[in-house]
Amino acid sequence: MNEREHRVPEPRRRFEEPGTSAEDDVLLVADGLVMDFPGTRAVDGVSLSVRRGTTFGLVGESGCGKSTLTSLLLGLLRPTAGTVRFRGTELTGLGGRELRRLRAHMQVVLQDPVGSLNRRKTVGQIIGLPLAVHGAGDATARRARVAELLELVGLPTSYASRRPAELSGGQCQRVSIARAIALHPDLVVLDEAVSAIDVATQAQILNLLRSLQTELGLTYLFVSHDLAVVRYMAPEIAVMHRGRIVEQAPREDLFASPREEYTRTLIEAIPRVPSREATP
Ligand SMILES: Nc1ncnc2c1ncn2[C@@H]1O[C@H](COP(=O)(O)OP(=O)(O)OP(=O)(O)O)[C@@H](O)[C@H]1O
Repeated sequence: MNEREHRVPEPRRRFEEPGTSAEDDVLLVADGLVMDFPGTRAVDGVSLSVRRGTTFGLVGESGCGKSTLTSLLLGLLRPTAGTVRFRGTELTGLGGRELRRLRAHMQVVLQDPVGSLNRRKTVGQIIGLPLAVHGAGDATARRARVAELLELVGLPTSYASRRPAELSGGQCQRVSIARAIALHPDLVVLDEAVSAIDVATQAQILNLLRSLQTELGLTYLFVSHDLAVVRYMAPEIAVMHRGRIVEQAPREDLFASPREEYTRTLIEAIPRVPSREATP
């Protein structure tokens, strides 16, 4: 590997320089995405765009095609039709090495907080792995970065020597988040990231994600079946049903005047208990 391949992605620009166009503002664009599996069209003509520094919410029931769409957007699946552009580069057609390099700028936090961490490794090794893979400094510099990341996600630095089994679900999810932001990604895909966590801890993790976004200028694609959680996180929400985006609107408009019957059903399904999380 040459030196360029070891390069750690630069931290993203926190603010757009004057004169940058609206196009520069768009980080991720999907156009006419289709994904067929034998006997099923899992994604059926999805187009969307995600602006830098914002949270784009994607909501839909289990089986509607969210995970397939997420895999397409991350370049993990090749679409049957359609394109994905990330940072201005079209993913389809990229070679393995180019795709891996681009993917360092897009990270994922998955649903299962404990299962998505290697139980045999320490927290320090888990968070340090992307740094080691991308040659981010020597061992001492990487240890310092791990400590910094632990602090960023609200865990004591001493947790670097613990293993996932010694942590709660919420703490494991903080470790997953620290690992995801280690390389200063532009985009973090949060795929049902709080769905397996108890409600009280969910609120803490959501608030952590929001403050990290402000601090680090991150862009989130927030995917969940839970519209209340998506409402808390995302100013722009797309509703997915049977492989299609049936409605997309700013959060306030979606709740005030949903156009689709399906969206109304999702809104009506939100429990009517007064909840702090439901107020942005
Ligand atoms: N590898 C595959 N082979 C065949 N069918 C698949 C495959 N992956 C997904 N599907 C089908 O595509 C449809 C969408 O699945 P997908 O997992 O994307 O939905 P989802 O909204 O993410 O649901 P969940 O939250 O339950 O994962 C489903 O009908 C599923 O059975």
